[in-house]
Amino acid sequence: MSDTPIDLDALRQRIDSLDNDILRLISERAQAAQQVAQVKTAEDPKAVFYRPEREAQVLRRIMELNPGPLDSEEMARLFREIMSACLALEQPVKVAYLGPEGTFTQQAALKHFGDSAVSLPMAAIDEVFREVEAGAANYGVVPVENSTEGVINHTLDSFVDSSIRICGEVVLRIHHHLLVSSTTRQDKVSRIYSHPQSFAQCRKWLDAHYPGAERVPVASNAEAAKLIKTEWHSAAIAGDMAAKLYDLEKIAEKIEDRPDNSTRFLVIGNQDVPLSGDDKTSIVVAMRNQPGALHDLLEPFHRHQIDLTRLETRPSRSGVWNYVFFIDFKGHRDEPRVAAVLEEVQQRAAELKVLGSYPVGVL
Ligand SMILES: C=C(O[C@@H]1C=C(C(=O)O)C=C[C@H]1O)C(=O)O
Repeated sequence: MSDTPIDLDALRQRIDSLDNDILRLISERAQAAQQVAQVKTAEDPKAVFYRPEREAQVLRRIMELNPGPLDSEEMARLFREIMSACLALEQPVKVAYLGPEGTFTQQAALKHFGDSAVSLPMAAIDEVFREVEAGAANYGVVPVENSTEGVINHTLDSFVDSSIRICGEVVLRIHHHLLVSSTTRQDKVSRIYSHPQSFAQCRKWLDAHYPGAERVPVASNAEAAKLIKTEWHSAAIAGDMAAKLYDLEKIAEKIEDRPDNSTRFLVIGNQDVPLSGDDKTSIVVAMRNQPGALHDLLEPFHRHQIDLTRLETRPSRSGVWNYVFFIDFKGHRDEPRVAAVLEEVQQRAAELKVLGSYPVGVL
């Protein structure tokens, strides 16, 4: 024990010296990223600096090389922030998301782009699409499916009439908490606010713990968090971001019924993303209304051994009893196997639109 202070001093000196190295290396990295930006601008004055496929490759490489003791996700998150800061030196990325502030969608946007991105809250999914289409935001983030509650139809429908492309995906573990404010009488909670999806995801927990409380659905979890600031008998179900933003206390944590509850978000933009080495493609297809149409559509995927990761059917807005299919599958449109399948599907379909090929979510 007696030599602990000496060891501690030595360790702190070692940490200081390592920090000097880290500082120098991060600065050198930032300079290199600035040079990349210069090269890109020289080639094309309107060049897009942000490269989703390159960022995915950087993060995957870091996770592969990570020697520990930090776990790979933690390490990738640190590098995510370094890249985000490097990119912001040149051109802070503007990201529109389904707001208000404090929603899970904002959390997903920051997880994907890092904290140096400028995030712009929008009131509705179509507004996110419009903002990106108009160029007011570089990218948008919208929820598309939840592991408990299924697909978010509004997002799928928005793609049908839009020229927007999918540039990426983000999967976020969704943890809900029961939140109260400093003025709430915790033993007198008679009303709970939340988004309908969150109520659905916490239904069993609520039935067991608050069977008598009125459940009031509102437009977002963040909205719920805001509302309870003025009501002494109300609580809200929302996530960490909303709790922090509105300075609320968690009286029960992780109250979602399924521990693996997660939501998948799409990153939308105006750019086609090149191959990253581990990619997905999303398409929307309208088939002629005839027997065997779905089989005809899926058969080429089976024959070329392409993994379907999702298939959704939505009624087409152009004709009664016609359907469109949203299909996600593994692979990039520039891979020959995928290109061949798309060619065949094109021949069999009444309409085919490739919504984008993009890196499989890394973080
Ligand atoms: C540096 C580049 O540009 C941006 C910054 C990156 C980085 O800091 O590693 C990676 C991809 C781009 O978003 C690049 O294209 O390599």
